[in-house]
Amino acid sequence: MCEEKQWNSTQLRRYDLELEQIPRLYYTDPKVDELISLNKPVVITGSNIIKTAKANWTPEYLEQNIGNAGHTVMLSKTHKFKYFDESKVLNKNNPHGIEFTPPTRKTKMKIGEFMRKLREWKPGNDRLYLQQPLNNTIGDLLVRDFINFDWEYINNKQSKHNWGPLTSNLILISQEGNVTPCHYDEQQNFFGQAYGYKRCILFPPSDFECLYPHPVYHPHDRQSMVDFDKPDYTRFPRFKFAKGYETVVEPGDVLYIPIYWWHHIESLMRGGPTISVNFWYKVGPTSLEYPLKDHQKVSITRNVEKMLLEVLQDPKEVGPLLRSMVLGRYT
Ligand SMILES: CC1(C)c2ccccc2-c2ccc(C[C@@H](CC(=O)O)C(=O)C(=O)O)cc21
Ligand SMILES: [Zn+2]
Repeated sequence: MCEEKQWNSTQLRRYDLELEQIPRLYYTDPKVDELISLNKPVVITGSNIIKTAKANWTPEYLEQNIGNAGHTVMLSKTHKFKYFDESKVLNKNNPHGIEFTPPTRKTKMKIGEFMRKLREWKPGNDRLYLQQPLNNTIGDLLVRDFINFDWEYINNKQSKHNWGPLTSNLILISQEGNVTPCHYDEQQNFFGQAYGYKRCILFPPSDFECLYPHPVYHPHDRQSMVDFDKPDYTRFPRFKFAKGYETVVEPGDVLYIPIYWWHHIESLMRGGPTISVNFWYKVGPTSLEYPLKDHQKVSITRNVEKMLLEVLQDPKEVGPLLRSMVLGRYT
């Protein structure tokens, strides 16, 4: 039967990007393993991976069952929640840190206060984004739901594709319209959508040259410098060649976000709050087989930048040295 779509394209933000669709495959389809083994994104549909979350996790249920410990809530003056690494910001005990104005603020909130602030939100108020690691502070019903995920399926994928250990599951409660700007993570990710709809735009690691990541020592390490809402084509001319893939995940879907793949994720505008739960896997040390994979090249550039910072000490000297090495010689 054809389910009527629960959203429409006016709820998606508009970007100057050419986007192909990420394949949506039934979880028993052998092509799922084919794509995962190629480190390519795929939406796994119809599975029981997060069936209990799809069935139970509404904002009201989480308000009742997420626990009373208080949670990390990011606050932002805009719809964008650009991650930054606090340890790389200049502060009294970090003389090599970077002068930096954080675009978001971290605070602690009880779930009741968070939900109230969502309900009472007005334009001009800070936007909110709650994140809660699945740990021993969450309520028993959530623990039961988590235990009843389809771990046989999940663990089978983890071992078949030689992923490392599961490092964490993050529960995310986002306000409608929030955007997590384009970045990559150094972990494999099963991104489960439990409630509401999220639009995901992904780019392969080979689009490195088109997405202009901040320097590794910058607090916005791993994040793209390009503002998708207003791209600066003078500073970032190759952004127009980025080739993205997109999908809108719905409750029960699990999107495989391959390690080092760029992803921009937005909660649909006027779609109400969204709830996601991700599964991050560290990968073991991979031997370098030739020809190198694209993500391995990204990892090499990271090592070069880290090594240069280590020997030069001052971040401001890394650019000039790289330029003197490359310009006129490798160009
Ligand atoms: C933006 C936010 C709340 C944040 C702020 C400060 C520190 C960490 C994080 C963090 C980490 C993961 C996500 C989930 C997801 C993006 C999305 O679903 O919005 C994603 O990128 C992934 O699963 O890899 C979201 C966030
Ligand atoms: Zn991410």
